[in-house]
Amino acid sequence: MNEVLKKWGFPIDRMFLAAGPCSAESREQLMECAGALAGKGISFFRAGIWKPRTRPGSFEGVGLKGLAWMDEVRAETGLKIGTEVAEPAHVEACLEYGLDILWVGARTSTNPFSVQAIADALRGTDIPVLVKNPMSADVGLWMGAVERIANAGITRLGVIHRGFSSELEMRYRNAPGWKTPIELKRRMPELPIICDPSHICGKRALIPSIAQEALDLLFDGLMLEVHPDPDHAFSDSAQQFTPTQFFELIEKLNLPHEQSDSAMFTQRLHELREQVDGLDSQLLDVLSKRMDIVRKMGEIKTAQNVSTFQPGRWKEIVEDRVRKGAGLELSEDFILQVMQSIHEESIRQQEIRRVDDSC
Ligand SMILES: C=C(O[C@@H]1C=C(C(=O)O)C=C[C@H]1O)C(=O)O
Repeated sequence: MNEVLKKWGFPIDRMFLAAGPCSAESREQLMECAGALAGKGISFFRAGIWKPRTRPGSFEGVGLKGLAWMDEVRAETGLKIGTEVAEPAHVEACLEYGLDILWVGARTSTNPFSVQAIADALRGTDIPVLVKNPMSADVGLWMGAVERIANAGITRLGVIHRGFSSELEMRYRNAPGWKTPIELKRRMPELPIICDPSHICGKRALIPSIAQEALDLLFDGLMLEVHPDPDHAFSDSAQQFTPTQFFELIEKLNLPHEQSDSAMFTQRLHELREQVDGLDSQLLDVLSKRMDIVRKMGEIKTAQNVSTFQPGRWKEIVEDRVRKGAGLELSEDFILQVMQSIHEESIRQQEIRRVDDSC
């Protein structure tokens, strides 16, 4: 668990935990949900007040009156309260009601102008802010949003991973794309990072394994949508848990340690890592030799004015490597990704010196 996050002044039981309905719908709905969550180690109670929707016509949130209900929730239950802000007016309203924490949604963090406007509205306050990843897996854009908020003087700053928009038909509502939050963690190791499995999954049944995977990847906590009556929720009904289901899940989740004291484990891990280091050196050697050959092909292609890309050969390679990979317990997805990366670099290597860069 991130040491910085522990000092934010929020309740933390086993992990940093945000829970509550997707949307504030009525005073009663919020009270019922918060009543079921209060006193059980929740870091803050979440509810959407303004809902950015993909298409017009769906429920867009209750607006300002929802903030008054949230304020009542806090007074009645002692829970800290947080919501999503998408524009300066939202920030101002939330500051007026003294919300305990805010987050910037994925659609907003995609647009630097919007993030900057929010950052300007936050200037001079010390409210904690969480920045959701932008819609696409763009680590630079995500960092930029964090930096804009940090430059406004916000010190209690973290991020939420909620998956990435994808055109492809897939199991998840938003692709988990773990490599992007992992890369963010490498570039900004101190930054608290929590995962929002509800939005990644879109369906209740998929949430437990994604929540566990997030903890196994050392996320500092989770944000989960909880509704007293999910089937009748105004938004995102398929991904919300009842409070009972939510607590059952939290109980079930395992929190791994980053390290172990066991000398035997440490020794064995060390030996295995040495083997990996050796194999990675071989991989790099092989890749370097492959690129040498590819560059030679580039030269003879240029001399004959033959195209760099050879669709027939590429198709043959993909089919062959996927088939060979299957016999080596390497998944089709993995082989495709590896071969696509290699192919892209081969093309780039062959394109060098193909045009006169001086023009
Ligand atoms: C290396 C070549 O150029 C390109 C790169 C390929 C590769 O990296 O294996 C395959 C086909 C071409 O699209 C080639 O023509 O063989």
